[in-house]
Amino acid sequence: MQTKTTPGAMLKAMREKPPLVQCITNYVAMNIAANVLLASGASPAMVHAAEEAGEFAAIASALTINIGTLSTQWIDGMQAAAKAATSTGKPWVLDPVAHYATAFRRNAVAELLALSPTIIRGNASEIIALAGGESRGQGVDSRDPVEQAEGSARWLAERQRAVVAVTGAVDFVTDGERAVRIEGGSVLMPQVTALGCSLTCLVGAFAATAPEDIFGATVAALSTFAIAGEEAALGAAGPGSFSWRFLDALAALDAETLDARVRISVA
Ligand SMILES: Nc1ncnc2c1ncn2[C@@H]1O[C@H](COP(=O)(O)OP(=O)(O)O)[C@@H](O)[C@H]1O
Ligand SMILES: Cc1ncsc1CCOP(=O)(O)O
Ligand SMILES: [Mg+2]
Repeated sequence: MQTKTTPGAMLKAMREKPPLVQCITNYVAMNIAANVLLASGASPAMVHAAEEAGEFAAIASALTINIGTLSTQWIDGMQAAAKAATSTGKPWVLDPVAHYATAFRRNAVAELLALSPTIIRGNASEIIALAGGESRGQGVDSRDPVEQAEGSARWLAERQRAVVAVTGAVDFVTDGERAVRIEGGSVLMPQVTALGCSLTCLVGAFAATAPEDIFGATVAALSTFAIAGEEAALGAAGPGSFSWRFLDALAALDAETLDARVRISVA
């Protein structure tokens, strides 16, 4: 069996056997997230209806759930899919977009957390609020530095027995015992809508590739974004050209370049 010990090795393994990833994501993110997965080498499927979400989760290799544009019908689909993923042994990722904003979102996220996500990926404001802290987030946008969310992430990871990824200028990943920081990316990334949502879907793709190493898979997905983001920013005039350059950079990124350039440090 091939060893998948580095982000580059995981990227290579994903491309050799593209995983089917069921993405229950929001209307804003659907197109860019699907393109991010295709450019990276995975197969996305945006399937959210309550009538089929559970059945689909049983055939997908991983599931991602994002509450960005929520409705009661969507919640039914999310819960059916999360239950099916868990019962068939598939990893699933929760992206709690702006869960602090309304009671409807808070309740939906509390119910999803009770279904034991394998990984939780959010921005700093979302992770601080998930741990019961005072977050300064505005709608879907973070207003808190990642460093401020590190303690919350460690607490949440232990409580949920999940890997928690906090993204921002320097990303942070923990499983409650281990923790790392990942440098890279670009200030243009939060200027392009739904890149965080797309990253959540990519975390699902890596988790499908390396279900035996969920922590490593999460780090690999964030590392891929960090290096592709840096590369895309080099020639970008602003968020518009960054957006298409980012897809090209993901597709062009190879395992060796990723491993040579990634900057991961133990936290
Ligand atoms: N200031 C920044 N500098 C570099 N990369 C960033 C910055 N802010 C966000 N990113 C990157 O953008 C991606 C999306 O993260 P983020 O903006 O935190 O998510 P969300 O869109 O959910 O708020 C991640 O890869 C993250 O590392
Ligand atoms: C703008 C917006 N509104 C509801 S979901 C969404 C997209 C949020 O994307 P991200 O969390 O990646 O910034
Ligand atoms: Mg987000």
